[in-house]
This record gives sequence, C-alpha cells and structure tokens, in this order.
Amino acid sequence: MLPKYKRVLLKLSGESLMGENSYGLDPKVLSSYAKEIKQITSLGVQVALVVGGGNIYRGMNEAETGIERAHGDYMGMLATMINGMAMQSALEKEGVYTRLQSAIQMEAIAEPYIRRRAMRHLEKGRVVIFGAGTGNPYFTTDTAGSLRAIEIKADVILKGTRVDGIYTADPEKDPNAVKYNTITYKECIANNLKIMDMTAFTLCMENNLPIIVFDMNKPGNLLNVISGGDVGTLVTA
Ligand SMILES: Nc1ncnc2c1ncn2[C@@H]1O[C@H](COP(=O)(O)OP(=O)(O)OP(=O)(O)O)[C@@H](O)[C@H]1O
Ligand SMILES: O=c1ccn([C@@H]2O[C@H](COP(=O)(O)O)[C@@H](O)[C@H]2O)c(=O)[nH]1
Repeated sequence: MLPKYKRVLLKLSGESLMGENSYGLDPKVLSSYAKEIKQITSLGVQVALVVGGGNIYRGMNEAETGIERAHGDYMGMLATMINGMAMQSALEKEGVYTRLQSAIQMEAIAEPYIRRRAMRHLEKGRVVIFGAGTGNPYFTTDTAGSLRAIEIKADVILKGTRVDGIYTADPEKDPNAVKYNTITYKECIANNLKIMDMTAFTLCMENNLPIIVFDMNKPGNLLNVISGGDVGTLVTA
C-alpha cells in the first residue's frame, strides 16, 4: 500500500489517554495508540506527535483553582511532557525509535526543540514527540500541533480524538449534531466549532495545512486515514 502522506503531525488528545479512568493514564490506551502508530511508521510514513494534557491538568480555570492563568498554563505544559514520556515508553515497547523534544528546557529528560534536528530525526524514521506545547502560556496543544506541523512541513495535521469527525455542534452534548465529511477553515471559524481552538484553525488556514479529525479509538483508523480512506472530517480552504 502506498501511503497518501509522507510526513504527518499526529495530535493525540490527552483526555483520551485516560481511557475509562477519570484522571491520568491508561496503559491499554497507550499500548493501543503505539501499535496504531507503528502500523504507519512501518509503511515509511514520518510521524511527529503532539499530545494534549487534559487528562492531567489544564491551566484555564483560574477562578476554580485560584492558580493564576499563566502559572496554570505552565503546569498544563508540564502535563504534556508526562504524556509525551508515556507515549515514548509505549512506542519503544513496540520497537519504534523515538525522540522527545521539549519547548521548555528539561535536558535530563528531553532534547530541546530544534526544528532542523526534529526534521533530521524524522528523515531517519524516528517518531518525534513535541512536548510542552508551544512553550508559551495562553495557547493549547492544538495550536502547538498546528505550529509544529507547519514548521516541519508536514503534509497534514491528523487530530486523533474520541469523536469520529467534526459536527455541527459538540456531539457529546447535542444528539442532533450532524457530521461533516469536509468543511472549510472559514466555516469552522464562522460557526465557532470547538473541536479545535480558533488560533489553531487560523494558523492552519493561513498556511494552507489540511486538517483531518478522526476517531483514534477505532482500531485501524489511523492506517485508513494514511491510505486516503474516507475517514473523519477533512478541513481545507
Ligand atoms: N463541533 C464539534 N465537533 C466534534 N467535536 C466537538 C465539537 N465541538 C466540541 N467537540 C468536542 O471536542 C472534543 C475533542 O477535542 P480533543 O481531542 O482536543 O479533546 P480534549 O478533551 O480537548 O483533549 P486534550 O487533552 O488534548 O485537550 C470531543 O470530545 C468533542 O466533545
Ligand atoms: O502551548 C501551550 C500548550 C498547552 N498549554 C497549557 O497546557 C494545557 C494542556 O493542553 P491541552 O491542549 O488543553 O491539552 C492547556 O490547557 C494549557 O493550560 C499552554 O499553556 N501552552
């Protein structure tokens, strides 16, 4: 099978990593995601990974936590490092070579983020995990994923999540929501569709980076996306 994409940035939801638990990490999910990723690296697809942090900490709720927003955001970025390290371990168990790069210096556990070095790792077939988001508060890992995807010249950003695409409204809240097979960036922004934040959509739109939102929990789905299958929702101009 000839993959449709040569280099992809896969954004994994932090919340999905907790599986049935209400917090933290589920080893079954980590192992299953690692196996799915191995399926596509075996085809020669270059994979960069950004993992969210919502299973551990989000910095947004200053009113609830009493923790200043920017301070909380740095805590959220540290949460993404924990998830990145967990994915690194799960991938290595599957025999996949990896490198973890952090946007915040943590030399004992990760390389610093160096764009050209990341691209070299990808060329050598290593999965590069980008941790600590953008390194800046007031952003999200969706924006970090979009930014890194553009920087490393990925063909597409794949948002692997727990819903099977983009809907007219949040399908977890609105049973009448209808799924789009394709949608434009402008429609996502105009309709304020909350599957990704607006900064991420805008960045992708300005740089013409296609987005595919798909269900990462369905076995074989990632491979299907890479094969050009009719999976999830495609966002383009
Ligand atoms: N219009 C929409 N279409 C589809 N999903 C939507 C929409 N609006 C909101 N959502 C929600 O977005 C969620 C997916 O986002 P994502 O994968 O980023 O999860 P998350 O919980 O924010 O994870 P993370 O820990 O990475 O921040 C879905 O679970 C869904 O409930
Ligand atoms: O560039 C970034 C990325 C993330 N954060 C903070 O981390 C948490 C977790 O990320 P999610 O994208 O929500 O999974 C996020 O809520 C922010 O608090 C950040 O500040 N900058």
